[in-house]
Amino acid sequence: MTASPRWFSKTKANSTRKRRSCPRNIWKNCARKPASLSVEPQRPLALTSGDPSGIGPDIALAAWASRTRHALPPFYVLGDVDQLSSRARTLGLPIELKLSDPGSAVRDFEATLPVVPLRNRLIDRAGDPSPANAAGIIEAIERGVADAMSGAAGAIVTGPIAKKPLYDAGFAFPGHTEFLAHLAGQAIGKPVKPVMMLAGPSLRAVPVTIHIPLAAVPSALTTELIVETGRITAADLARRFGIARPRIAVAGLNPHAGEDGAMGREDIDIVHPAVAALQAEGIDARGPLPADTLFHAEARQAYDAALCMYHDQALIPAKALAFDETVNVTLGLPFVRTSPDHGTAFAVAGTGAARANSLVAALRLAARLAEAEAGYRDA
Ligand SMILES: NC(=O)C1=CN([C@@H]2O[C@H](COP(=O)(O)OP(=O)(O)OC[C@H]3O[C@@H](n4cnc5c(N)ncnc54)[C@H](O)[C@@H]3O)[C@@H](O)[C@H]2O)C=CC1
Ligand SMILES: NCC(=O)COP(=O)(O)O
Repeated sequence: MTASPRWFSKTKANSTRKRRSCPRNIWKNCARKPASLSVEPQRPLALTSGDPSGIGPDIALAAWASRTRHALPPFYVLGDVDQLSSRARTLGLPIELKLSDPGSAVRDFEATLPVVPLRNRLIDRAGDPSPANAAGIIEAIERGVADAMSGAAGAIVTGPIAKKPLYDAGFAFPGHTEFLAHLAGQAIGKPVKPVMMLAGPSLRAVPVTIHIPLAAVPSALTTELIVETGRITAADLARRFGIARPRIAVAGLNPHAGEDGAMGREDIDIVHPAVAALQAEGIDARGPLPADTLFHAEARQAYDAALCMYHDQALIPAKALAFDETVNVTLGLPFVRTSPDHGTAFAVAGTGAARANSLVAALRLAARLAEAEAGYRDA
């Protein structure tokens, strides 16, 4: 990667001190406001517009319009300028778009929304996904990763994609998380294990198994997978979130964490040995803990991240607690990736009802994590 420009640069002493001053459990309070827009030079964030039939374009436009109010770090959209202009007209947003490139985006960002064009076109059909857009949606993700890997972008922030239209077009990955790991692995020449984390104001939740049917969870769950996920979570919480010794709560799979084997043996045979292995590595892990009592306010004070055994065990509490403020972060990658926690919301695309809060949080968190990452690289 290229050396970090000044905005992301930190001396080790300086970044360590700031990390230690963060409260353990609430990243919102820990997030320093991104530097003011007048601080130059900076690396922009690469934002993919996601499925153009969804709300990705709406929230990208709305986020840019709120850039000063939210002190947003500069970003450019990897998308189609005609599609974005069309959506801006539909929404009645008088936003000037500018064809740009990552090197000019910071300068362009102040007065215009920089758009780095794709080779593939995207058509504007709000609420009506088209397989014709699949190539452009995938290209945007690939280009964002290439920019993050080359250092042209400080991080990648992805707009929501609907999985099914991409599967229909031959996309072979369950979601961004797995595709980003594949691209990262290609770039660095070795496999990359991605870990999904939903990070909100009062909860960080990590699903150990991700986009698989519920019926497949018990057989996919292994001690090794839980240990690897816990290890990556602890490492990234320390390196990027500034939590020197993260506390990891490990949820059980079964009701009451199996009730001593009476409600399933997985917690005894698989989860418990994983917790012991993490502890043996010096990681502050506890569990298996009954999942039904893991997410109330007092329980959340006792850990920095909850390791959950399947998608909905993690994402239901995260979205129930703070749907508009939670951010999807991929841990374990050689670059920073964040995303809003919500999906394409086709029903509200182009209507003006889409809220950009989660994208705003994703942009701010990406800048903060990239800054922490650069601090480590520069040290
Ligand atoms: N990061 C990503 O790319 C994600 C993609 N998805 C995909 O999105 C598609 C739709 O998924 P759903 O389960 O329907 O979830 P969804 O998050 O798109 O929508 C759930 C409900 O919340 C509303 N909603 C969501 N975000 C909103 C916002 N910013 N402002 C106002 N209302 C909002 C929607 O209108 C809908 O009523 C699926 O194909 C799924 O695969 C889902 C989650 C994340
Ligand atoms: N439910 C979360 C989700 O679908 C987002 O997944 P990803 O596309 O970020 O892997």
